[in-house]
Amino acid sequence: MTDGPADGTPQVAVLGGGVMGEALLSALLTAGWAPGQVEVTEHSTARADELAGRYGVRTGASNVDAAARADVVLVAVKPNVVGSVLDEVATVLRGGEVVVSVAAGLPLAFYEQRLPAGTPVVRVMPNTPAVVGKGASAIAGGAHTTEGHLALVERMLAATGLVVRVAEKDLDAVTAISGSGPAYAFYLVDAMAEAGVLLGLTRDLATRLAVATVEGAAALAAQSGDHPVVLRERVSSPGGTTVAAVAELDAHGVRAGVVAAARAAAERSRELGAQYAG
Ligand SMILES: NC(=O)C1=CN([C@@H]2O[C@H](COP(=O)(O)OP(=O)(O)OC[C@H]3O[C@@H](n4cnc5c(N)ncnc54)[C@H](OP(=O)(O)O)[C@@H]3O)[C@@H](O)[C@H]2O)C=CC1
Ligand SMILES: O=C(O)[C@@H]1CCC=N1
Repeated sequence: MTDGPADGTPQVAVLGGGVMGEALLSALLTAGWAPGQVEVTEHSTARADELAGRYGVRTGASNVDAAARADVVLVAVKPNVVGSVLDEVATVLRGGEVVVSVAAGLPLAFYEQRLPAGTPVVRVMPNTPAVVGKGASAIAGGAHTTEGHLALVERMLAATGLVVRVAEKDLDAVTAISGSGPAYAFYLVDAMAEAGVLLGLTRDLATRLAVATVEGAAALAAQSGDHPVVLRERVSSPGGTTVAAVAELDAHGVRAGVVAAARAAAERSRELGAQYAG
Protein backbone atom coordinates (compact mmCIF):
# COMPACT_ATOMS: atom_id res chain seq x y z
CA MET A 1 0.00 0.00 0.00
CA THR A 2 1.16 3.47 -0.85
CA ASP A 3 1.64 6.03 1.88
CA GLY A 4 2.76 9.00 -0.13
CA PRO A 5 3.15 10.70 -3.46
CA ALA A 6 6.42 8.93 -4.18
CA ASP A 7 4.50 5.68 -4.44
CA GLY A 8 2.25 6.85 -7.27
CA THR A 9 -1.44 7.51 -7.44
CA PRO A 10 -3.48 5.17 -5.27
CA GLN A 11 -6.93 3.86 -6.11
CA VAL A 12 -9.57 5.79 -4.16
CA ALA A 13 -13.07 4.64 -3.18
CA VAL A 14 -15.35 7.55 -2.22
CA LEU A 15 -18.15 6.12 -0.08
CA GLY A 16 -21.13 8.47 -0.41
CA GLY A 17 -21.57 10.67 -3.47
CA GLY A 18 -23.48 13.56 -1.90
CA VAL A 19 -22.43 17.20 -1.62
CA MET A 20 -19.03 16.55 -0.06
CA GLY A 21 -18.38 13.27 -1.86
CA GLU A 22 -18.84 14.98 -5.21
CA ALA A 23 -16.66 17.94 -4.16
CA LEU A 24 -13.84 15.57 -3.21
CA LEU A 25 -14.29 13.44 -6.31
CA SER A 26 -13.99 16.54 -8.48
CA ALA A 27 -10.93 17.71 -6.52
CA LEU A 28 -9.22 14.34 -6.95
CA LEU A 29 -9.67 14.49 -10.72
CA THR A 30 -8.35 18.06 -10.80
CA ALA A 31 -5.38 17.00 -8.67
CA GLY A 32 -4.38 14.41 -11.28
CA TRP A 33 -6.26 11.25 -10.42
CA ALA A 34 -7.54 9.57 -13.59
CA PRO A 35 -11.25 8.66 -13.68
CA GLY A 36 -10.24 4.99 -13.60
CA GLN A 37 -8.47 5.55 -10.27
CA VAL A 38 -11.55 6.81 -8.44
CA GLU A 39 -14.76 4.98 -7.67
CA VAL A 40 -17.88 6.29 -5.92
CA THR A 41 -20.60 4.43 -4.07
CA GLU A 42 -24.16 5.69 -3.78
CA HIS A 43 -27.48 4.35 -2.60
CA SER A 44 -29.42 5.98 -5.33
CA THR A 45 -28.96 4.60 -8.85
CA ALA A 46 -30.01 7.92 -10.36
CA ARG A 47 -27.34 9.78 -8.39
CA ALA A 48 -24.72 7.13 -9.22
CA ASP A 49 -25.55 7.46 -12.92
CA GLU A 50 -25.37 11.25 -12.66
CA LEU A 51 -21.86 11.11 -11.14
CA ALA A 52 -20.67 8.49 -13.62
CA GLY A 53 -21.94 10.62 -16.50
CA ARG A 54 -20.44 13.85 -15.18
CA TYR A 55 -17.01 12.54 -14.17
CA GLY A 56 -16.51 9.28 -16.09
CA VAL A 57 -15.80 7.35 -12.88
CA ARG A 58 -17.04 3.91 -11.91
CA THR A 59 -20.02 4.07 -9.57
CA GLY A 60 -21.94 1.41 -7.71
CA ALA A 61 -23.95 0.61 -4.64
CA SER A 62 -21.51 -1.75 -2.91
CA ASN A 63 -19.18 -0.18 -0.36
CA VAL A 64 -17.56 -3.58 0.15
CA ASP A 65 -16.70 -4.07 -3.52
CA ALA A 66 -15.34 -0.53 -3.88
CA ALA A 67 -13.28 -0.78 -0.68
CA ALA A 68 -11.86 -4.13 -1.74
CA ARG A 69 -10.40 -2.49 -4.86
CA ALA A 70 -9.10 0.61 -3.06
CA ASP A 71 -5.85 1.80 -1.52
CA VAL A 72 -7.64 4.76 0.06
CA VAL A 73 -11.21 4.61 1.38
CA LEU A 74 -12.73 8.08 1.65
CA VAL A 75 -15.80 8.10 3.88
CA ALA A 76 -18.26 10.85 2.88
CA VAL A 77 -21.53 9.64 4.37
CA LYS A 78 -23.37 11.34 7.22
CA PRO A 79 -22.12 10.68 10.77
CA ASN A 80 -25.10 8.46 11.65
CA VAL A 81 -24.21 6.06 8.83
CA VAL A 82 -20.44 5.93 9.30
CA GLY A 83 -20.51 3.07 11.83
CA SER A 84 -22.47 0.72 9.59
CA VAL A 85 -20.32 1.63 6.57
CA LEU A 86 -17.13 0.89 8.55
CA ASP A 87 -18.54 -2.45 9.69
CA GLU A 88 -19.18 -3.33 6.05
CA VAL A 89 -15.76 -2.36 4.69
CA ALA A 90 -13.79 -3.71 7.67
CA THR A 91 -14.53 -7.18 6.30
CA VAL A 92 -12.40 -6.55 3.20
CA LEU A 93 -9.69 -4.19 4.46
CA ARG A 94 -6.35 -5.69 5.39
CA GLY A 95 -4.98 -2.92 7.62
CA GLY A 96 -2.72 -1.26 5.07
CA GLU A 97 -5.32 0.87 3.32
CA VAL A 98 -5.68 4.49 4.38
CA VAL A 99 -9.15 5.42 5.64
CA VAL A 100 -9.99 9.10 5.29
CA SER A 101 -13.22 10.53 6.69
CA VAL A 102 -14.89 13.90 6.38
CA ALA A 103 -17.65 13.10 8.88
CA ALA A 104 -18.20 15.73 11.54
CA GLY A 105 -17.67 14.85 15.18
CA LEU A 106 -16.67 11.18 15.07
CA PRO A 107 -13.30 10.66 16.75
CA LEU A 108 -10.34 8.85 15.20
CA ALA A 109 -10.59 6.18 17.92
CA PHE A 110 -14.08 5.30 16.69
CA TYR A 111 -12.62 4.36 13.28
CA GLU A 112 -9.56 2.64 14.69
CA GLN A 113 -11.68 0.41 16.95
CA ARG A 114 -13.83 -0.77 14.04
CA LEU A 115 -11.13 -1.23 11.37
CA PRO A 116 -8.42 -3.88 11.18
CA ALA A 117 -5.54 -3.32 13.61
CA GLY A 118 -2.99 -0.83 12.33
CA THR A 119 -5.28 0.91 9.83
CA PRO A 120 -4.13 4.50 9.27
CA VAL A 121 -7.05 6.90 9.65
CA VAL A 122 -7.11 10.58 8.75
CA ARG A 123 -9.98 12.90 9.65
CA VAL A 124 -10.62 15.82 7.31
CA MET A 125 -12.92 18.78 7.93
CA PRO A 126 -13.40 20.38 4.50
CA ASN A 127 -15.95 22.97 3.39
CA THR A 128 -18.06 23.51 0.29
CA PRO A 129 -15.97 26.29 -1.36
CA ALA A 130 -13.66 23.35 -2.16
CA VAL A 131 -15.85 23.02 -5.25
CA VAL A 132 -14.30 26.20 -6.67
CA GLY A 133 -10.80 25.61 -5.27
CA LYS A 134 -11.34 28.12 -2.46
CA GLY A 135 -12.01 25.71 0.37
CA ALA A 136 -10.43 25.46 3.79
CA SER A 137 -9.70 22.00 5.15
CA ALA A 138 -8.08 20.79 8.33
CA ILE A 139 -6.65 17.29 8.67
CA ALA A 140 -5.70 15.22 11.71
CA GLY A 141 -4.07 11.80 11.70
CA GLY A 142 -4.61 8.86 14.02
CA ALA A 143 -2.44 6.42 15.93
CA HIS A 144 -1.14 4.60 12.83
CA THR A 145 -0.81 7.59 10.52
CA THR A 146 2.62 8.49 9.16
CA GLU A 147 3.93 11.67 7.58
CA GLY A 148 3.47 9.90 4.23
CA HIS A 149 -0.23 9.33 4.88
CA LEU A 150 -0.80 12.98 5.79
CA ALA A 151 1.15 14.06 2.70
CA LEU A 152 -1.02 11.77 0.59
CA VAL A 153 -4.21 13.32 1.97
CA GLU A 154 -2.78 16.80 1.34
CA ARG A 155 -2.13 15.72 -2.23
CA MET A 156 -5.69 14.43 -2.54
CA LEU A 157 -6.99 17.81 -1.32
CA ALA A 158 -4.53 19.91 -3.33
CA ALA A 159 -7.21 21.27 -5.66
CA THR A 160 -9.63 22.20 -2.86
CA GLY A 161 -7.79 25.26 -1.48
CA LEU A 162 -6.14 25.77 1.89
CA VAL A 163 -5.20 22.61 3.79
CA VAL A 164 -3.84 22.79 7.33
CA ARG A 165 -2.80 20.16 9.84
CA VAL A 166 -4.33 20.34 13.32
CA ALA A 167 -4.52 18.24 16.46
CA GLU A 168 -7.69 16.18 16.61
CA LYS A 169 -8.86 18.07 19.71
CA ASP A 170 -9.23 21.19 17.55
CA LEU A 171 -11.52 19.66 14.93
CA ASP A 172 -14.78 20.63 16.68
CA ALA A 173 -13.64 24.26 16.63
CA VAL A 174 -12.49 23.95 13.02
CA THR A 175 -15.90 22.53 12.13
CA ALA A 176 -17.54 25.55 13.79
CA ILE A 177 -15.38 28.09 11.94
CA SER A 178 -14.52 26.78 8.47
CA GLY A 179 -16.67 23.65 8.12
CA SER A 180 -19.97 25.36 8.83
CA GLY A 181 -18.58 28.85 8.18
CA PRO A 182 -19.61 29.14 4.52
CA ALA A 183 -23.22 29.08 5.72
CA TYR A 184 -22.55 32.11 7.92
CA ALA A 185 -21.05 33.94 4.94
CA PHE A 186 -23.99 33.02 2.71
CA TYR A 187 -26.32 34.20 5.48
CA LEU A 188 -24.55 37.57 5.48
CA VAL A 189 -24.59 37.82 1.69
CA ASP A 190 -28.29 37.03 1.64
CA ALA A 191 -29.01 39.61 4.35
CA MET A 192 -27.02 42.27 2.49
CA ALA A 193 -28.81 41.50 -0.76
CA GLU A 194 -32.19 41.61 0.97
CA ALA A 195 -31.26 44.98 2.48
CA GLY A 196 -30.34 46.24 -0.98
CA VAL A 197 -33.77 45.23 -2.27
CA LEU A 198 -35.36 47.00 0.69
CA LEU A 199 -33.42 50.12 -0.30
CA GLY A 200 -34.68 49.93 -3.87
CA LEU A 201 -32.05 47.97 -5.82
CA THR A 202 -33.06 45.10 -8.06
CA ARG A 203 -32.43 41.70 -6.47
CA ASP A 204 -29.95 40.77 -9.17
CA LEU A 205 -27.89 43.93 -8.71
CA ALA A 206 -28.07 43.76 -4.91
CA THR A 207 -26.91 40.13 -4.94
CA ARG A 208 -24.04 40.81 -7.35
CA LEU A 209 -22.86 43.74 -5.24
CA ALA A 210 -23.12 41.75 -1.99
CA VAL A 211 -21.22 38.74 -3.40
CA ALA A 212 -18.47 40.90 -4.92
CA THR A 213 -18.13 42.86 -1.69
CA VAL A 214 -17.73 39.80 0.51
CA GLU A 215 -15.38 38.21 -2.02
CA GLY A 216 -13.33 41.42 -2.23
CA ALA A 217 -13.21 41.89 1.53
CA ALA A 218 -12.00 38.31 2.00
CA ALA A 219 -9.33 38.74 -0.69
CA LEU A 220 -8.17 42.02 0.88
CA ALA A 221 -7.98 40.44 4.33
CA ALA A 222 -6.00 37.51 2.90
CA GLN A 223 -3.61 39.54 0.79
CA SER A 224 -2.97 42.53 3.07
CA GLY A 225 -2.38 40.48 6.19
CA ASP A 226 -3.81 43.42 8.13
CA HIS A 227 -5.97 42.80 11.18
CA PRO A 228 -9.71 42.84 10.35
CA VAL A 229 -10.19 45.74 12.78
CA VAL A 230 -7.63 47.83 10.84
CA LEU A 231 -9.37 46.98 7.56
CA ARG A 232 -12.74 47.94 9.07
CA GLU A 233 -11.35 51.24 10.34
CA ARG A 234 -10.12 52.05 6.82
CA VAL A 235 -13.71 51.83 5.55
CA SER A 236 -15.01 53.97 8.40
CA SER A 237 -14.76 57.67 7.65
CA PRO A 238 -15.24 59.88 10.72
CA GLY A 239 -18.90 60.72 11.10
CA GLY A 240 -19.64 58.73 7.97
CA THR A 241 -21.93 55.95 6.81
CA THR A 242 -19.90 52.94 7.96
CA VAL A 243 -19.66 53.88 11.64
CA ALA A 244 -23.41 54.44 11.58
CA ALA A 245 -23.87 50.95 10.13
CA VAL A 246 -21.42 49.17 12.44
CA ALA A 247 -23.05 50.79 15.47
CA GLU A 248 -26.28 49.09 14.40
CA LEU A 249 -24.51 45.72 14.00
CA ASP A 250 -23.23 46.12 17.57
CA ALA A 251 -26.62 47.26 18.86
CA HIS A 252 -28.25 44.19 17.32
CA GLY A 253 -25.70 41.84 18.83
CA VAL A 254 -24.39 40.52 15.52
CA ARG A 255 -20.90 39.87 16.88
CA ALA A 256 -22.30 38.01 19.89
CA GLY A 257 -24.59 36.12 17.52
CA VAL A 258 -21.65 34.91 15.44
CA VAL A 259 -19.80 33.76 18.55
CA ALA A 260 -22.93 31.96 19.83
CA ALA A 261 -23.42 30.34 16.41
CA ALA A 262 -19.86 28.99 16.35
CA ARG A 263 -20.18 27.72 19.94
CA ALA A 264 -23.40 25.92 18.98
CA ALA A 265 -21.73 24.32 15.95
CA ALA A 266 -18.77 23.09 18.02
CA GLU A 267 -21.13 21.73 20.66
CA ARG A 268 -23.20 19.97 17.99
CA SER A 269 -20.02 18.46 16.56
CA ARG A 270 -19.17 17.05 20.00
CA GLU A 271 -22.76 15.79 20.36
CA LEU A 272 -22.62 14.02 17.00
CA GLY A 273 -19.43 12.30 18.08
CA ALA A 274 -20.96 11.19 21.39
CA GLN A 275 -24.28 10.19 19.81
CA TYR A 276 -22.97 8.04 16.98
CA ALA A 277 -19.67 6.85 18.41
CA GLY A 278 -21.03 6.10 21.85
N1 LIG B 1 -21.79 19.53 3.42
C1 LIG B 1 -20.76 20.12 4.02
O1 LIG B 1 -20.56 21.36 3.93
C2 LIG B 1 -19.79 19.31 4.81
C3 LIG B 1 -20.03 17.99 5.13
N2 LIG B 1 -19.14 17.29 5.87
C4 LIG B 1 -19.38 15.88 6.20
O2 LIG B 1 -19.54 15.19 4.97
C5 LIG B 1 -20.37 14.06 5.18
C6 LIG B 1 -21.40 14.02 4.08
O3 LIG B 1 -22.17 15.20 4.17
P1 LIG B 1 -22.94 15.76 2.90
O4 LIG B 1 -22.13 15.48 1.68
O5 LIG B 1 -23.32 17.15 3.25
O6 LIG B 1 -24.23 14.83 2.94
P2 LIG B 1 -25.07 14.25 1.73
O7 LIG B 1 -26.34 13.73 2.31
O8 LIG B 1 -25.13 15.24 0.62
O9 LIG B 1 -24.18 13.03 1.22
C7 LIG B 1 -24.17 11.76 1.78
C8 LIG B 1 -24.38 10.79 0.66
O10 LIG B 1 -24.12 9.48 1.12
C9 LIG B 1 -25.14 8.63 0.59
N3 LIG B 1 -25.25 7.46 1.43
C10 LIG B 1 -26.03 7.27 2.52
N4 LIG B 1 -25.81 6.05 3.05
C11 LIG B 1 -24.87 5.46 2.27
C12 LIG B 1 -24.22 4.22 2.30
N5 LIG B 1 -24.51 3.30 3.25
N6 LIG B 1 -23.29 3.94 1.36
C13 LIG B 1 -23.00 4.86 0.41
N7 LIG B 1 -23.58 6.06 0.32
C14 LIG B 1 -24.50 6.36 1.24
C15 LIG B 1 -26.37 9.48 0.61
O11 LIG B 1 -27.35 8.94 -0.25
P3 LIG B 1 -28.91 9.09 0.15
O12 LIG B 1 -29.16 10.58 0.21
O13 LIG B 1 -29.60 8.40 -1.00
O14 LIG B 1 -29.08 8.42 1.47
C16 LIG B 1 -25.82 10.81 0.13
O15 LIG B 1 -25.78 10.90 -1.28
C17 LIG B 1 -20.98 14.19 6.57
O16 LIG B 1 -20.40 13.26 7.42
C18 LIG B 1 -20.65 15.62 6.98
O17 LIG B 1 -20.42 15.71 8.36
C19 LIG B 1 -17.96 17.83 6.30
C20 LIG B 1 -17.68 19.13 6.01
C21 LIG B 1 -18.56 19.98 5.29
O1 LIG C 1 -23.57 20.72 8.95
C1 LIG C 1 -22.82 19.76 9.08
O2 LIG C 1 -23.00 18.92 9.99
C2 LIG C 1 -21.65 19.61 8.14
C3 LIG C 1 -20.34 19.58 8.88
C4 LIG C 1 -19.73 20.91 8.63
C5 LIG C 1 -20.55 21.49 7.56
N1 LIG C 1 -21.56 20.73 7.27
